[in-house]
Amino acid sequence: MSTLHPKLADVRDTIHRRNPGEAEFHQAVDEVLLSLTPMIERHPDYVEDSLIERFCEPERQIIFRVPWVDDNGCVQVNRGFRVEFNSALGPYKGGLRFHPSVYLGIVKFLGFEQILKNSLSGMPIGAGKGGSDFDPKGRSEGEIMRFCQSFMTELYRHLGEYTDVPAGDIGVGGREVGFLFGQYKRITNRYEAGVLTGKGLAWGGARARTEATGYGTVYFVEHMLAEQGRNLEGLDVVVSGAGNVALYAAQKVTQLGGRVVAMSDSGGYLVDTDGIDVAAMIGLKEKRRGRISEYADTHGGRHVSGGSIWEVPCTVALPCATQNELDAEGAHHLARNGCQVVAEGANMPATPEAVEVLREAGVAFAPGKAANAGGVAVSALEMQQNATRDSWSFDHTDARLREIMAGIHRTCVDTAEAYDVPGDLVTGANIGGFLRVADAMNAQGVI
Ligand SMILES: NC(=O)C1=CN([C@@H]2O[C@H](COP(=O)(O)OP(=O)(O)OC[C@H]3O[C@@H](n4cnc5c(N)ncnc54)[C@H](O)[C@@H]3O)[C@@H](O)[C@H]2O)C=CC1
Ligand SMILES: O=C(O)CCC(=O)C(=O)O
Repeated sequence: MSTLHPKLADVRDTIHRRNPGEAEFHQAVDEVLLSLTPMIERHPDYVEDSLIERFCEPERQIIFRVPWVDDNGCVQVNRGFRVEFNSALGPYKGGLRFHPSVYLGIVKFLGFEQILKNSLSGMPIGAGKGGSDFDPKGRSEGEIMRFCQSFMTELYRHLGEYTDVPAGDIGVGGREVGFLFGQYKRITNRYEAGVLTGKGLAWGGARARTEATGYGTVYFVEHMLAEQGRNLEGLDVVVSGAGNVALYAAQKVTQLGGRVVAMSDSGGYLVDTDGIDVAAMIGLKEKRRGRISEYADTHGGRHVSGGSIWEVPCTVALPCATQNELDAEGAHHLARNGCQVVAEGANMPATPEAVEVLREAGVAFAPGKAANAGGVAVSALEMQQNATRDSWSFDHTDARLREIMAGIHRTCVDTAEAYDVPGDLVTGANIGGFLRVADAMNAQGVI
């Protein structure tokens, strides 16, 4: 593994000093700077004009109050965020997360990863991310609607189809995007469909957007397996999480002949070595918003409260829940049990220590900014359809998604080879994503 280039070490120290207490943002930046080292050694011009400092500094950070009235008539106050990180390639683009853990450091790590991801997708989109420390768990539909309306009452002034285009993330799905879009429309008196993505199909949404992140991750895995001369047929797969990304990753795995042997939510994990019935799981989680533990009561398998899903033997592991959910111990379990491929469906779910354990054990590893880019890529296709007032078929959009994921995989593999680290998809993704943004920033002057 390379050591950090001295100029990049200076940048890292400045970022840590300027952004105290933002552990996740530091983690994301440290990983990228380390990966850029071989490129800076070959092209020192990329550290001129403080390009890397500018790359790591958001263009704009918006923090706002979100007051709303709960079902008991009490006023609640949450904090809202939107970090507009980089617009070199297009309007700021990236999701909104509603989860009690959200603070500036989380939004910045997500926005920073989004720059490289959106660049790798090849689409004309910049990068942003936002959210709130609002906890939707246990809240009524009315409370969620009032929260979304209040959130948009401040955020709307920063958005626009040519400015900033949010979408969903943890705790924000089709229902919340609907409430947000409705409020934007009321305030602006404009049917600006391209201002949000992940919309319902009847009102400007794109077919396959719901499935895109999970499907895209599995398409990426197909390419990783093809490099090893095989496919998913008959393989055991562990998928952590049971939200949008996890459910549709699991669906695609089963469609391609793999067996999903474990899934999880924040209450624990479910193991079924005969293969989880993914259609039933989608019904439970998406339609009934139930807990994963309820699946065992009706469909079999064993539910384990707490514990580590990474102890379940598998050949392929897809962490699809949240950041830092796969630590070194989990990675050791995976490697010891014969896991050969890990691809991140979530954003930064593997800790740096876990990635190192997998690397040393020879497990192929794909970072989220490459493997989960299918979601934002199809969001860009949704914007394209909105701009032309068109609506494509599922198959057409899915075919575009497949092509995009193949392109991202190729960029990562080729870039890793070009920088003498064949098979290192982390370096390939970071350098491959960085170059397109850096060249655009350079062409646009000191921005
Ligand atoms: N929805 C999308 O299109 C995209 C999502 N992602 C990432 O994928 C991951 C999952 O997002 P979604 O599926 O959209 O969210 P979601 O809200 O639909 O599902 C999140 C899942 O993770 C679990 N989870 C959340 N926090 C947890 C915690 N602290 N501990 C254990 N489990 C936890 C939840 O129980 C749920 O099963 C996130 O990292 C997100 O940033 C990445 C690219 C696109
Ligand atoms: O579709 C989008 O714009 C959001 C995707 C996202 O937030 C992500 O890629 O992490």
